Amino acid sequence: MKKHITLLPGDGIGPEIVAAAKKVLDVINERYDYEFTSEEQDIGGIAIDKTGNPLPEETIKACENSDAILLGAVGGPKWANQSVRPEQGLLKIRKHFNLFANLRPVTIFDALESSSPLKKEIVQGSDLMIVRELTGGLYFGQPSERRDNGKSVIDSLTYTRDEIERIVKIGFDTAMLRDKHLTSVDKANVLESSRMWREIVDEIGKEYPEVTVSHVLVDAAAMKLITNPKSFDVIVTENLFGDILSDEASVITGSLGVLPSASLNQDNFGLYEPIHGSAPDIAGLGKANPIGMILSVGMMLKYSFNLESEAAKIEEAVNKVLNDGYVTADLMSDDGQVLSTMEMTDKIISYL
Ligand SMILES: NC(=O)C1=CN([C@@H]2O[C@H](COP(=O)(O)OP(=O)(O)OC[C@H]3O[C@@H](n4cnc5c(N)ncnc54)[C@H](O)[C@@H]3O)[C@@H](O)[C@H]2O)C=CC1
Ligand SMILES: CC(C)CC(=O)C(=O)O
Ligand SMILES: [Mg+2]
Repeated sequence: MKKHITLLPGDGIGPEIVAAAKKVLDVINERYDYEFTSEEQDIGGIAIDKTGNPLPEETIKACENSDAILLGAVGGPKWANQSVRPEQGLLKIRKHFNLFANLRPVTIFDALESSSPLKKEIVQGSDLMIVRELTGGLYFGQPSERRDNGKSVIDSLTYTRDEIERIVKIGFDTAMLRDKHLTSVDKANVLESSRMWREIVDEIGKEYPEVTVSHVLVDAAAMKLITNPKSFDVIVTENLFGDILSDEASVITGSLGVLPSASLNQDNFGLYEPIHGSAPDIAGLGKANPIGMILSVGMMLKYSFNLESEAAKIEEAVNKVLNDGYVTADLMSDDGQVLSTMEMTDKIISYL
């Protein structure tokens, strides 16, 4: 199998973890006789510094000519107060490729049950999937601007029926492949968009009689996620709520650094990235946990290339490394051996 992948390292720890992903891809090439070629392109702050544009045309063209995209992270304090920001590059690439379905699996590795600050009996056996709408809602609302000489400001939240329907269907389809329980998270007690979301979930639910559906308000969902994570199977929710809830859910697994994601369009073209940001506080120190990025490579193999067993091998390798007591600095561990980003990557590769 021949595939070409565009690597978008981005900013902060992005280049360190994408280097880890590249190493894993090279090893998969050698061991499984695939031909995964790759090229690096700029996005985010580094692209602004070079071209003034967080998503240069050259990057878009390279991605269009690829079979999949792997992204590290964008952003950082250097660009935080500029009018052009790195995060705009990320939003634009999501919109450009219509990557509306963001899958964020939250699976706890056995060895990390005591890395979570939550009680072991709460997190043990947690396994849920957040299906987040990724190309609509507040992050893309127009208008979004300061008004009246800075005396007021507006951000807008809009969704079309079609946008809600397609992500809700992905939520149901995902639940059908799992434990057949879908929790739709909204704020229907306040927001009209959430009331329409709820109606659509109920309408589409009629086509999936085997799936049980719960509607939970986002504030209560945030509480339940860390008091009873095992009550969730699949969560489907809009862009902003999914962003916040998925970072919160990472607490269950022991670190924000271990969660991967897939952002897919209707043709299963995908961009794969860990759910965390550019972690400027640890950038360049070799402390970044590469597991979220490496598991994102696994999601690419599964969702874009249908290589399920190779994807499973990556997960198994991560599991074994953790079981043998190797960790990175972000993972709380009483007796684990703390490895750098590249040491952890090499260890995972050695178990592949
Ligand atoms: N997909 C992306 O590119 C995203 C970019 N961002 C951007 O990243 C920048 C920093 O944002 P923050 O709020 O600090 O969130 P962050 O996710 O970058 O970091 C939050 C905390 O988690 C830690 N952390 C994150 N990933 C880690 C890893 N792999 N290993 C070990 N520790 C890790 C960081 O050191 C930090 O203490 C901002 O500019 C933000 O806009 C934020 C989220 C997503
Ligand atoms: C940086 C934002 C555009 C998005 C974000 O935080 C995320 O997708 O997790
Ligand atoms: Mg986020």
